[in-house]
Amino acid sequence: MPLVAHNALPTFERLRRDGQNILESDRALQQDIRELHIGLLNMMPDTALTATERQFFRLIGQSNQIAQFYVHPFSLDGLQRSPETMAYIKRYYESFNEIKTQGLDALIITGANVAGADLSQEPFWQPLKEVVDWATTQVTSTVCSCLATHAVMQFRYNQQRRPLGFKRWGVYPHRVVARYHPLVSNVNTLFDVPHSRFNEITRAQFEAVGCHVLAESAMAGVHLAVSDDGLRLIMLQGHPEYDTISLLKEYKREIRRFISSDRDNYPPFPDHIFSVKIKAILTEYRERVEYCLIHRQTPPEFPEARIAAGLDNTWQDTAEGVMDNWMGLIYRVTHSDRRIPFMDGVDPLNPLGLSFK
Ligand SMILES: CC(C)(COP(=O)(O)OP(=O)(O)OC[C@H]1O[C@@H](n2cnc3c(N)ncnc32)[C@H](O)[C@@H]1OP(=O)(O)O)[C@@H](O)C(=O)NCCC(=O)NCCSC(=O)CCC(=O)O
Ligand SMILES: N[C@@H](CCO)C(=O)O
Repeated sequence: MPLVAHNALPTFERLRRDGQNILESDRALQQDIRELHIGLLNMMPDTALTATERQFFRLIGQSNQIAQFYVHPFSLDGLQRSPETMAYIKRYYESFNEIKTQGLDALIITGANVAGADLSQEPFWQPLKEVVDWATTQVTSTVCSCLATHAVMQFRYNQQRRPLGFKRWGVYPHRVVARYHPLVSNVNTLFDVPHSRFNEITRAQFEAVGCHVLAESAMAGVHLAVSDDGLRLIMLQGHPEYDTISLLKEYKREIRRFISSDRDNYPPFPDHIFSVKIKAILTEYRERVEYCLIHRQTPPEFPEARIAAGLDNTWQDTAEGVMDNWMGLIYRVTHSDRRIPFMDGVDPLNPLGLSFK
């Protein structure tokens, strides 16, 4: 929630220059107070569908304890789904048509698990494009996560993601590199974010099409970039929404795939999540698995609970801070009618009135 500059205290002007969200008192008096409506386009595979729902609902809900948020989940045709998941979506999710009719203030598009190299050959490509085309004219701001960022960079900006040749997998330190931007101006300048991907879009690719990089990692590359207008598209390559145990679940899945011969080699550790003690437990577990496979015995159960108890979460506070900033910025410029993206007087080409540095 913004500070109201209710008198001439110079601190207000100084804070504003530092990127703080400050409302003039006459503007505060006439602000139309209402709830915010956020769409969640969930493209995650069945196994991660409800976990992803929980992660984004939690991030939104914990970002601000005063504002009221309505989150509207929906999905797309063309994603591989079991009959059970299809029934779940039919029962609990809304349709894109309902969402379009009611309007949204904000939209979050999750990542997805995709095997093919060329995204434009995926069956969800056209429906996703339709959602993004609608959102970029009708929704105040859209967050794209991971694969959604790659897809949007391809169909809106003609920038293809590139295979890394390995999996960028773990929790990495990032720095805020655009401290003028109110999305990141007040969060820790150094913070962690999990990554889990085989592909990347580089800083040079974002900048070549006028996007602004706000946070990046020396090891993991760009995490957070925004479209040239500063707000319309927020593009993430990391997963700030991940649970403490999400990468552990992925690691366990890869071991499962190794045991069932769906992958050739035993998976490496994800970077920077396991302590020395946990690595020792996991190394011993690996030796037992390999022994069992050689001797045609059933491998032992993965010691998940024991490992999970020793994991730390070093990214959630900053993720909530950025989410709170996003909600506040949207609130400031969105129209009181949620079908209209901007209030009168807001410039859609630079809705936050930023002077980009
Ligand atoms: C790793 C798995 C397979 C784990 O799922 P499983 O069903 O096997 O889990 P499980 O061990 O049987 O445990 C089930 C319990 O764990 C919960 N659970 C499942 N996945 C979870 C997760 N990721 N984080 C937190 N909790 C999770 C379930 O809700 C359930 O809880 P309850 O029992 O309490 O209900 C899944 O999470 C998954 O598919 N993750 C992959 C996500 C993904 O594909 N990301 C790609 C996006 S990255 C991208 O966009 C690609 C870009 C690129 O390629 O470059
Ligand atoms: N942007 C509106 C709030 C949403 O209705 C205002 O500042 O009055």
